[in-house]
Amino acid sequence: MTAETARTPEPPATAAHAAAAIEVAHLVKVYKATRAVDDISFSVARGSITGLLGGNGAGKTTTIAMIMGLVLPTAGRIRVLGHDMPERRADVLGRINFESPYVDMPSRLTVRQNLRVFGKLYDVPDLPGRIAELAADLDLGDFLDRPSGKLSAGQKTRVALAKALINRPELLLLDEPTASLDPDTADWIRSHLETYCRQHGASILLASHNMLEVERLCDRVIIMKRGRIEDDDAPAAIMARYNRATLEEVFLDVARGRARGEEQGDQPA
Ligand SMILES: Nc1ncnc2c1ncn2[C@@H]1O[C@H](COP(=O)(O)OP(=O)(O)OP(=O)(O)O)[C@@H](O)[C@H]1O
Repeated sequence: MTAETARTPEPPATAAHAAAAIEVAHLVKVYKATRAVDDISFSVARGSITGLLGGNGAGKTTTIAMIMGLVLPTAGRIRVLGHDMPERRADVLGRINFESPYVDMPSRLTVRQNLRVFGKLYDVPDLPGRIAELAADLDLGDFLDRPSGKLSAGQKTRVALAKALINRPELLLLDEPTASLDPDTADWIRSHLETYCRQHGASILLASHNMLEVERLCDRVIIMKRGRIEDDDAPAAIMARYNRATLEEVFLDVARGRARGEEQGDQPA
């Protein structure tokens, strides 16, 4: 029997499967004593930008790592672009990408060399042309031939975004993409992400602690707390439910255990 025939067959894709960029059902991750992700279910529609909010340790990074197939779930099911993960990782990886400012590139390689390495991994056609296109789009020209380790935080973020877009992904998973950036650069990165999604019909799942960023970018917000989903809706609907004017206030309500619509001074429910 070949490896191909030994695989468990996937169930046929339904219309919902075809439409969703990500589908997660009853996902659990237990690390020894910690239930990092505790039975969560959600889906991300194609073309949508969905924010994943939650305090430190809420389970956002673990969720993203499981969606990428980097961390094995303890239980539950994940489908990405219609394929089961991690079983069908090989069918999916070329069509998705990831960015986090906490993941460094090899620092001695120049920006161009790094982009070449990642482009080759994804088998990008006309790689020099794609690198030139990204360098123009993301304004990398001044430092394309400088070692990646010698760049400022803002420059590194632009390079990380170029790396994340090199294969023109249909789905981008972003872990705090604008952390440690000045407001102007962060705003510039957000605009670029919005334009990319609009032009390519791509989807984004974005973990962030920046509520203004989420309010501006996301058409949908999933709020996590201690591994569970507390709320999942459009930002305006969530703010209305909590009777708050900003997502920041909603975040504080959730973090401090205040019920929806309670006053700031009220005791936790
Ligand atoms: N490799 C690991 N081994 C053991 N525990 C882990 C591991 N990775 C994460 N955890 C734990 O799982 C929980 C969820 O962590 P996770 O990094 O997913 O949260 P997060 O929402 O991304 O937090 P932050 O906003 O601080 O980045 C935390 O309690 C964390 O300590």
